[in-house]
Amino acid sequence: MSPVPITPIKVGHVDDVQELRRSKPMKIPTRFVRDIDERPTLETVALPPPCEVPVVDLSKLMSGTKDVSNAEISLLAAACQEWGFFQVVNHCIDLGVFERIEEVAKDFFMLPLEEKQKYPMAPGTVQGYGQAFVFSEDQKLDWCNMFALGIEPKFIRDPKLWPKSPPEFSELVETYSMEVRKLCQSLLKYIATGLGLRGNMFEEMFRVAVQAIRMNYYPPCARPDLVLGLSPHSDGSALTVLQQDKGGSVGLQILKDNKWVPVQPIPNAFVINIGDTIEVLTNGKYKSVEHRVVTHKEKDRLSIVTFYAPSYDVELGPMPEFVDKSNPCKYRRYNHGEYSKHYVTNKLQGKKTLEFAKVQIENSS
Ligand SMILES: O=C(O)CCC(=O)C(=O)O
Ligand SMILES: [Fe+2]
Repeated sequence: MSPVPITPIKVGHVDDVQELRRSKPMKIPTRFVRDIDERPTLETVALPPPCEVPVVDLSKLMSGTKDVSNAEISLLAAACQEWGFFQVVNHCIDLGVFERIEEVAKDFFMLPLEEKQKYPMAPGTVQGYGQAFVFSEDQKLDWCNMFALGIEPKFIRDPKLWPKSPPEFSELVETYSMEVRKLCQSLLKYIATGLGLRGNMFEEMFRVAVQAIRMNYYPPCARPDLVLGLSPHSDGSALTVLQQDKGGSVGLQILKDNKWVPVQPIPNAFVINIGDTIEVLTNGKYKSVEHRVVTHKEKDRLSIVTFYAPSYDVELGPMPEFVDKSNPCKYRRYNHGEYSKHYVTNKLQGKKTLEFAKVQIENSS
């Protein structure tokens, strides 16, 4: 979510999805209609068990009893390696804050369009209200309205984009983000331990971590079989923390063994996923898994997503602990700020963005 210097780009007219829904067009506008091979399958896929994203209990990770915390660290490590996704329960975040951020985010999206447009996301940028990752006139659009803000470090903030309405919005984002930052730091400590690294390895390496928040609102869609709420992608972060709204549709799907698997919301839990940074640092031992969002005929959906990543000036590459003869180095070294800029200036397209860092592995035989 780096503030990116923008050369003018032509994105054409990008409909506001809530307004579009309100106007009830006879047909879904073609810019939202996916090519046949991209259209979602909406029936639930039957996978052999275990077919649910693993659940990690933070209170067990933090337990003073060594056996309990070690067992949970092993579970977390397996979740990261086999799924790249897990849900966290008993996460210590004040439930009042957890519930209020959801209400206030919904209140924001329900404001009149003119009010939301006071905080416009300029084409090619990723902060404010609008649709991110649109770079051309012929690109398919997602059935989603977004509102995003840079949070930390302070220099990435654009104060003009912090809403005055609803009145408690900005203060709540601040409180919520502080709590989620602590959660990220804590999870990274246990992830490092599970990898056999020093607990504070990632925190030290990341320096003043970059944090951003994005709220995604997916209105119901008359033809969920034709559109996507959010295009398939992996996250450019180290870790992503996602809150799904109570009562919203089951929309998030992750690509597991080449099948799209829905993530069933658990009340008061966060969904966590490994981002591209951890994939690179672990030389692919933990993968940033591709995910997407599908829409629903009657139900809307809200997600509140925090991206936690290294400082822009950090240089990244596979850590020596994960590189050997049988695991040759899969990624080059690069500056994270450059990767971040690359990520936000390209459309979401599966794991294509990470090709930026991939090295061709020579067949040594
Ligand atoms: O809305 C969701 O569940 C997914 C959002 C997401 O993947 C993202 O914002 O990167
Ligand atoms: Fe994502």
